[in-house]
Amino acid sequence: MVFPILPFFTNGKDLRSVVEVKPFISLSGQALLDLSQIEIAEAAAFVEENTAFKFVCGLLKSDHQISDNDIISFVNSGIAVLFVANETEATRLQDLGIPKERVAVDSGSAYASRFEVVQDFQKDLIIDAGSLTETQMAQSLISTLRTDRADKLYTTLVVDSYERCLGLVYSSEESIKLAIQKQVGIYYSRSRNEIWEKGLTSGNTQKLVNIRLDCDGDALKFVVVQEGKKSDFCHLNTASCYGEFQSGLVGLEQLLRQRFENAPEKSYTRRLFNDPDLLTAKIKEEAEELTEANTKSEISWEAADLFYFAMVKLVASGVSLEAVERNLHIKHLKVTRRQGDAKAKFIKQETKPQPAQETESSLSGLINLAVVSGKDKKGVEAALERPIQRTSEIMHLVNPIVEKVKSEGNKALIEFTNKFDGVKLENPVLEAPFPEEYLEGLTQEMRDALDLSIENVRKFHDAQLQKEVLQVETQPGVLCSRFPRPIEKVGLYIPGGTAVLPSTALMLGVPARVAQCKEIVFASPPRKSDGRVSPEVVYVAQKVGASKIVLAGGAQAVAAMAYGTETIPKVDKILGPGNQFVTAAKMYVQNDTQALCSIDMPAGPSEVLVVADEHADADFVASDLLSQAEHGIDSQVILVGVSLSEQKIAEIQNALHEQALKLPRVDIVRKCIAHSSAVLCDSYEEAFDMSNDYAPEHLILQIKDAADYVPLVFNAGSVFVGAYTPESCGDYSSGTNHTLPTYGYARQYSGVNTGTFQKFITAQSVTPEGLENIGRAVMTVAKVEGLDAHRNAIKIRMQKLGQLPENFQ
Ligand SMILES: NC(=O)c1ccc[n+]([C@@H]2O[C@H](COP(=O)([O-])OP(=O)(O)OC[C@H]3O[C@@H](n4cnc5c(N)ncnc54)[C@H](O)[C@@H]3O)[C@@H](O)[C@H]2O)c1
Ligand SMILES: N[C@H](CO)Cc1c[nH]c[nH+]1
Ligand SMILES: [Zn+2]
Repeated sequence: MVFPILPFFTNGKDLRSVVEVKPFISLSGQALLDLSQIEIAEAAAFVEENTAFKFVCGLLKSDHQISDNDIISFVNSGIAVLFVANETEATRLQDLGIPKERVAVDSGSAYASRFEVVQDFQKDLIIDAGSLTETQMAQSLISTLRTDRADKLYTTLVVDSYERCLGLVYSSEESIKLAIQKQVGIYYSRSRNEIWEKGLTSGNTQKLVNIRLDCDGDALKFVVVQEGKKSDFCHLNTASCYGEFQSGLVGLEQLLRQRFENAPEKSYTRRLFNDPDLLTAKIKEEAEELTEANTKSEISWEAADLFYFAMVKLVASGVSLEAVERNLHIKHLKVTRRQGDAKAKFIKQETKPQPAQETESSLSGLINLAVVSGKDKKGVEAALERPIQRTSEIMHLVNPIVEKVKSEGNKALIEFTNKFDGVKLENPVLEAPFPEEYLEGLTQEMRDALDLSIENVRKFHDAQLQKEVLQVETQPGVLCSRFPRPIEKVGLYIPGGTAVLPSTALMLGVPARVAQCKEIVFASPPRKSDGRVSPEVVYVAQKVGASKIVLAGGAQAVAAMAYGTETIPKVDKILGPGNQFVTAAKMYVQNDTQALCSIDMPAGPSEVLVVADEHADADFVASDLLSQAEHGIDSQVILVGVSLSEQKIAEIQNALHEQALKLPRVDIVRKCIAHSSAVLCDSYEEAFDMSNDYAPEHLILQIKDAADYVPLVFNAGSVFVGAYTPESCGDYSSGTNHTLPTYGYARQYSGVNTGTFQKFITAQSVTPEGLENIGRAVMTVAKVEGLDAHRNAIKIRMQKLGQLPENFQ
């Protein structure tokens, strides 16, 4: 039986202050939140911060309109049971996937809960937390208790916050009142026949955390935290009246806490506390060993090791085991929204997809985005996490490839092309002029399409070309200037793994040509069928004047261009998108001073974020999401909905599913959609904040008066404004560049532009007058830096010019 009073919290803003002012409320261990007045984030914070409230319920008032997604988000924030007005409401929740036992229906005088605590919560004992008093708490408890003992005392079991039994004591009505009032362990001593405040003489005091009753109301349970120096409960100086506790995880936590305070300097545990890199390595090592363990004894051995190091991390970070348990509890309370059920009425009958069988990634399930409420901060954070491998993991694979190509040149390149692309080559380089036969199969229609795209990209990038010398006279006689120069040799990577992308060839080749780079080298994986690259890529290479096409992809192609081989020139800069191997290799060579090679940016797996409102055309939105989803299984597409109705969401999901099923790359799409999401916001500002935070490669605005919102965009690779601006236009033909920063790097990088192929050199010219104007300042600053030669270079000149006396020091 739980505490008889259920405190009712009606105001989100006051949640924290009520608990602070009236800490005795938490002794009940339970709370009912009015979900019409409390935000999802406030509920989540309440559950997370107030660990004493083990059982948090939510009241759904029937006159309050609340969306399905918000209900799910509330439940996922840690609400154990939803109180509803009637069976219709209860059915709605069950249709959403909320288990029956987690819904308590109003029976007139009570809400009957059958989850975790089996209890009827009487309505007259649901009391506004703001007006609740200690006396009410104590009286309600006492009036519920019964005892058949002659001395009228109540048997009281005392446990710690891990529910480990500390001992058995007795309470009187008076001691109960005092314990609630002071929130400490106060009992009744039968030997002394008086009220007994635990620890007053021994110093081993107790903080009272929670009070519960047993099933028939004749025994109490006090959950306490021992606060004394030795934190012993028993008068025999042991942790409990039944002796010391067995070690276990709680024991280990206590031990490590003591070690954290006073472990000897040279001990291993101290080393672990002091060296986060060592601790990280150990956790990884033990995790790997656990995955490799096979027998029962191996598994338990390795799991124990992993728990040990994980516990060191917890203690070193000040995180308690209780907080971890709390997390497990919240995760246990999470529900997954039942796909399709709630929206069946919106799905067209003739194309109604089958409900998801197992998971979203299952081959027969709905191709639908997971829906998250924007108020569910943790949910949003998880939804916007990109599905990429950790740098350390991918580098682990890429480093040996790069090193081998660096040392063995073409031989290694040929080997890797055989291994990863299944093509055996004699010669990995195609030299210009490219043989006509390589253009075989190129239709006139294709030439025209490529020409149109090339011309638009040229126009837009030509307009960006900085030719002029910038000059500023900062002081009379001090002329500063800056002039552009093309980067001499550039290596352009054209992806070819899951799709051949001649469009990328032109997006890179055209601005390189516009900027007048002296040597343009292409690299692209050869096709399995004939070991060549596609005629479209060769056509573009010819048009932009590329000198060579390296017939290789992945990290090996990047390495070949960064370090050079017998027949491949070492380039100064590598540009172009690619999968995670390509991107990691680019980042690797950029950091290797031996390569002396820069890169454009990390341009990895394609991604798009579509902001859509109720005016958006569901088919358009779905088509844009799919156009990036089909790039690869590591792509991510995000829909940010602004005040979308349930019907619009259903239309978009339905369109997504229908269109996806007709795509030849449906399997890739399905996997991409499985880690993509729709986040629902209440305002445009919220949507743009979220988008700026995510910093998408492509941002599509399918909202009313879209152009008016462009000023709110701060982080994005390229923006597509309005219903008739699909992202595909930018991918191929409008004129903007499609090589854009991904992984959130749009925060600090621009997409490829003409300037990416240029560098800027500054120059200055100082006359005697100019030297007189700035010379003394230079000398003063050089002096404070202790760099006398710098100072002398001025002094000598100024003295010769008679601007300083001969004896000037
Ligand atoms: N951000 C942008 O501007 C932009 C533009 C166009 C394309 N893209 C992205 O570029 C990517 C292209 O990827 P892709 O895979 O189709 O082609 P890719 O050419 O980038 O990669 C293919 C190469 O990867 C290597 N590889 C594959 N598996 C490997 C493994 N297990 N170990 C080592 N190397 C391996 C192979 O050498 C292969 O040649 C897509 O993710 C697409 O979304 C991004
Ligand atoms: N959308 C890709 C950039 O992320 C570029 C591309 C090429 N072809 C089709 N799309
Ligand atoms: Zn694309």
